[in-house]
Amino acid sequence: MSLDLDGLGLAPDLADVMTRLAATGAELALRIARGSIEADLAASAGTNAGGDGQKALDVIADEAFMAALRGSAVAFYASEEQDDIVAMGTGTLALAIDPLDGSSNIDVNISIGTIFSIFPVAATPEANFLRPGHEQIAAGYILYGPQVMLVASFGQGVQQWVLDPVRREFVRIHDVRPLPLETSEFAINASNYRHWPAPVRAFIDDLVAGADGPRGRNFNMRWIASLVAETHRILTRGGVFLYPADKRKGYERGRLRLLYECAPIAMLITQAGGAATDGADPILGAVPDGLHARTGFVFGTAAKVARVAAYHDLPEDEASALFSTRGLFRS
Ligand SMILES: O=P(O)(O)OC[C@H]1O[C@](O)(COP(=O)(O)O)[C@@H](O)[C@@H]1O
Ligand SMILES: [Mg+2]
Ligand SMILES: [Mg+2]
Repeated sequence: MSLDLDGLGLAPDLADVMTRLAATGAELALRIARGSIEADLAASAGTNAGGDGQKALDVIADEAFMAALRGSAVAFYASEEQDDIVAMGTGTLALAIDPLDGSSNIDVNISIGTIFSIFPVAATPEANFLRPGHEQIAAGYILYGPQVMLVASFGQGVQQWVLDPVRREFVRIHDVRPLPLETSEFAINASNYRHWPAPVRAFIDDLVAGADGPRGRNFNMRWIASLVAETHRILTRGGVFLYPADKRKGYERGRLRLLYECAPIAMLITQAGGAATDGADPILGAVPDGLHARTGFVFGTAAKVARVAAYHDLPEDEASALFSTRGLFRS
């Protein structure tokens, strides 16, 4: 397996880590393609540190990336599937990873992915990861979809590669283009509507009201339930994604993880000219208070992300008033 990194000016340590990640992604893609023939990759396999059920592929992916990074410049490894930081040896880098994103889609043959975040090594194990996302030196994802893709940023735009399944090499294609300034597509799990805070309900109500509402035009909705696939769609054609904190037990601080889901996606989106917040404040300025800390997450076309933040600026009673006049989902 090879990965074309020519012209990116990466330090040899980082280039080696990227090549190992890509090679592991290519191997996993092969296993995923053979899922159900070889093994049931969606079989239940326990519970992770964050209390989420693990599937067989979650564990396989975690073990594969950890093994592939041994002997690399990655000195510390933090994973969704590991309770604690794993010390890997000496090196200049720390890597946080969601080895398998979109686990609920494994058994239905819908796109899934891997998300990674790379920092320069710090003085203590915790200091490698409990830091703001703007200190990342690289972030990216591997998308296991109809095409297997690697999408990454090293702080200068967003680069992307497609895995050629015949030659087994990641071929670099055009860089991600700046996100369009206008968008008509939004992504949110609307089944949680009744649990959302008033500003989110008011924002979505106005989109759903379409041409008949205050926005005066129609919007379209998508929800894949794979953050990687959702991000790839938004990087390709714009849009806005919301997974807000909500009133359900365990979701008071959102669903997605700041360290290995939101911070790397925020770096990619920001590098593509978009924006990412927890609803109000920039994700890249947030410091996780634990490896598995969750956060509300809103990202995509900058104007839309700013509009969500503006709804949060409304006094609670005003947003609620908007909601009661525009509560389209109420019978
Ligand atoms: O099932 P829900 O609540 O809509 O959540 C979907 C979200 O959960 C995730 O699957 C969480 O990631 P994991 O699969 O890595 O736990 C995201 O990919 C996705 O955006
Ligand atoms: Mg995930
Ligand atoms: Mg995961």
